[in-house]
Amino acid sequence: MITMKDIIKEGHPTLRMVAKELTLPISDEEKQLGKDMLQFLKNSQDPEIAEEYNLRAGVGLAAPQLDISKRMIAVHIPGIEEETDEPIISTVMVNPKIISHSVQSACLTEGEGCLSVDREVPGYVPRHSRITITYFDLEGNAHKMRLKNYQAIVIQHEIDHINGIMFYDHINVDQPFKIDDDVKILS
Ligand SMILES: Cc1nc(NNC(=O)[C@H](CC2CCCC2)CN(O)CO)c(F)c(N2CCN3CCOC[C@@H]3C2)n1
Ligand code: NI
Repeated sequence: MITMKDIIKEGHPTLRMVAKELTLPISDEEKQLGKDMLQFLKNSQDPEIAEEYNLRAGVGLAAPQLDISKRMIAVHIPGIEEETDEPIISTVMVNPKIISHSVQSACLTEGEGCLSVDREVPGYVPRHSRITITYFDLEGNAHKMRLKNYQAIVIQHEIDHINGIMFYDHINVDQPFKIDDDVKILS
């Protein structure tokens, strides 16, 4: 089971590396890693389990954060309507790639945080508001997905990690909350 002690923190060189593509078909070990990453996100969103194991809540996780420099990410974004309980997106992406994106940018009202960053870094993190990605799932099936707004932001944060980019790299140093007026602020 993945817990916070497995997550490396800023300053660790692996977080600044460009991770390697996985060779398909992925190994059983790599498949298990993906499953463990997704399970961590589910556990971190369960109040009892998160409390029990002292997990910080997460909706995304990238393999480099576990000191594994491979292009694999997991995302688990729950549905808004509690009764449906269907997550909006819950999957592991192998070799994810942004193949196109909107000109328009968007950012989260509350800025961003990171499980590998044990401090608040205030400021808007401008990202593409819409992206089209391709990726392989753990069974090796190819996927193409269009994402917008919140989901697009989460995926971009994770893909940044496999490229050695941290969310605060995007924050305007002089004026952290300055953004162009055509940037959509998502609440
Ligand atoms: C936005 C948010 N970021 C949370 N944490 N940070 C993360 O996920 C980091 C990645 C996110 C930071 C901004 C974009 C991607 C992890 N990152 O470092 C991986 O690279 C949350 F936990 C969270 N939610 C909303 C949904 N809620 C459902 C019920 O359970 C609690 C959960 C809390 N929303
Ligand atoms: Ni992060």
